[in-house]
Amino acid sequence: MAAHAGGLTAPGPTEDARVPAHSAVPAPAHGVLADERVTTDDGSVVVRDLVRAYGLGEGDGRVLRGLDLTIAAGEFVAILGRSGSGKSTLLRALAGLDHDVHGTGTIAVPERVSVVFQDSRLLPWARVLDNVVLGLRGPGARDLGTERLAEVGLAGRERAWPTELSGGEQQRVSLARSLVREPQLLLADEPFGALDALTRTRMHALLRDLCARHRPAVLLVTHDVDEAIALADRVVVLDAGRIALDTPVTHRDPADPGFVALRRGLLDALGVPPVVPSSGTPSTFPSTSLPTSLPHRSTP
Ligand SMILES: Nc1ncnc2c1ncn2[C@@H]1O[C@H](COP(=O)(O)OP(=O)(O)OP(=O)(O)O)[C@@H](O)[C@H]1O
Repeated sequence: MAAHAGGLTAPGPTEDARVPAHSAVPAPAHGVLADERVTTDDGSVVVRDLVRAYGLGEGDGRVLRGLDLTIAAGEFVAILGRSGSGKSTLLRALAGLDHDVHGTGTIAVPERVSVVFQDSRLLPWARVLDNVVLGLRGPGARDLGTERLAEVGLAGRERAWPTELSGGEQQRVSLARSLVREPQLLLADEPFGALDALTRTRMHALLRDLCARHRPAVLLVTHDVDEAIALADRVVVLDAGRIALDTPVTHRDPADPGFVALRRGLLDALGVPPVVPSSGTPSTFPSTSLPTSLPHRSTP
């Protein structure tokens, strides 16, 4: 069934009736999902009143607490948030890969969805091109795969084994594999998190180019404020399963005062205080990645 963004309504029952209460009983391996999942026919993403709860956890175990999010067709949205704020849980819900969690909500995504993870998840026994076209049928599949490999800068590496590639090259293959299906929605969970800074910067440029060419809607989960600003049209900050900030990226030039204000606003939403150098003047440029040692915010 196809649904337009505007035509969706939140499900009826109250939150308390929908999610099992926290208890001392260990969570089942499989959660109970009572989502309404529909397909958008305009390439957009609509999430309404999304609740996710693992059986055990802080408080009532809820990780997402009635989250609403809309991503327009072709829009690039980055999700920032402290460790444990629910970013990957949201991404898995959109991908339909969250069978170990309880939850409810309305999820509308386009028909063709691709997912890219931090590790490239290539099959080590399959050559690069075979990895890219895995599961794809049709006479043109291999040509299309070769074309996508060239697009990510790996022309001539079709017959290489994944182990013969660097980490950055493996992520390029992973991007080629996701794009060969011509996704209307690309879900990326810290895809560059394991790469060195220089490779990451190159991958940013590549992803920007690929998205400009193929125009999928993108949801990028990242810990890196500067990565979010460099790539996204919009940045959403999650805090304790709710949206703490949803802001358009209006400035990408670090020399622009608007950039500094945007960056500071994101860091504030993440609870990262300004760094006070020895001169005593707070710096507007603390480290770009979120320190993973920051405590979780208390659950409201
Ligand atoms: N399979 C699971 N079973 C039980 N709890 C889980 C499971 N997956 C995630 N959680 C818990 O849910 C919370 C949110 O996890 P999630 O992975 O969505 O956070 P995140 O914001 O992506 O974190 P990070 O930035 O560290 O990757 C965490 O407290 C985590 O421990």
